[in-house]
Amino acid sequence: MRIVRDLPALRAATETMRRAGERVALVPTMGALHAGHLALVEAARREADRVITSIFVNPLQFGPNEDFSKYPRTEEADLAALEAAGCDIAWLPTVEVMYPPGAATVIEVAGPTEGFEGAARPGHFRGVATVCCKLFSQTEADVAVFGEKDWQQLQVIRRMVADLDLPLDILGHPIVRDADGLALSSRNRYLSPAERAKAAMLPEAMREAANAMLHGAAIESALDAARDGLNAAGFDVNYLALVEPETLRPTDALPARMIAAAKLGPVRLLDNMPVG
Ligand SMILES: Nc1ncnc2c1ncn2[C@@H]1O[C@H](COP(=O)(O)OP(=O)(O)OP(=O)(O)O)[C@@H](O)[C@H]1O
Ligand SMILES: CC(C)(CO)[C@@H](O)C(=O)[O-]
Ligand code: BAL
Repeated sequence: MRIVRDLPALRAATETMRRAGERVALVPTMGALHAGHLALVEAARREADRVITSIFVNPLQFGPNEDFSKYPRTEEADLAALEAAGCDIAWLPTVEVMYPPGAATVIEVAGPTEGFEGAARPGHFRGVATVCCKLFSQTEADVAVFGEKDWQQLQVIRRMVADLDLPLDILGHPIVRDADGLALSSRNRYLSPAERAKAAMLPEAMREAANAMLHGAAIESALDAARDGLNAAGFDVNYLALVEPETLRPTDALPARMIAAAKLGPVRLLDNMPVG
């Protein structure tokens, strides 16, 4: 595996692949890799001849009071895991490489950015869309793989790629969960043992609400019951909603996607699942 930290070296490495007619897949990450990320790398390997994984903690997608400086950084372990997973290129730009002095262009996606993560984290999707557009351009990937754990993010990326006619496919990968059902996430490491034991109540409550809806319960009362149960158990539910899967518009028609964010201790847990 090649470890690349500057753009000319990345261009040289990808040009060799392209001249050989190889299909290239990109897996964008912020590092602190876990089995969820490695499943994306494996899916990328099945999709393409070569896999590039980027590790970049993107300052543009963090709000001023968010955890940019505290975000877990585990480069050595990440590189070993990527090598073992069969990644060909680890792309690790610095902030200066990604945003050289004078950088003045951002990508603003409307539609699926509205509400939910977009409301909770103003400017977040501007940062995500901008860095992903740059990563697609830097790597000239034929396909990029994203996890469904960040459901709204996946829809924002699909919208941007369609709207800007970007020449790559976007592949979504199902959520990888721990044995108790909690979605794997780099920030889960900040849960105390007691919080970690409780965290799987989020997907459990969502699944119960989904089952109730499928058995005819009114959508709002099923969502209210899940919200109330989680709040009573010590979660702080930010949103728990039923939305059209691609537009993220609230809906009460099935099939739909249930999406949720809830704070537990220091961690904001995200989850989502199909209903119907
Ligand atoms: N449990 C998971 N299952 C599937 N994909 C995942 C999972 N966790 C993260 N991903 C995907 O990995 C990619 C990189 O995500 P990121 O580096 O932010 O990891 P993360 O674990 O989501 O960290 P965070 O704590 O920031 O939420 C994204 O496409 C994300 O959706
Ligand atoms: C897609 C991404 C790597 C862009 O920084 C990030 O938002 C993430 O890790 O999901
Ligand atoms: N997984 C989304 C990246 C972030 O939390 O900023």
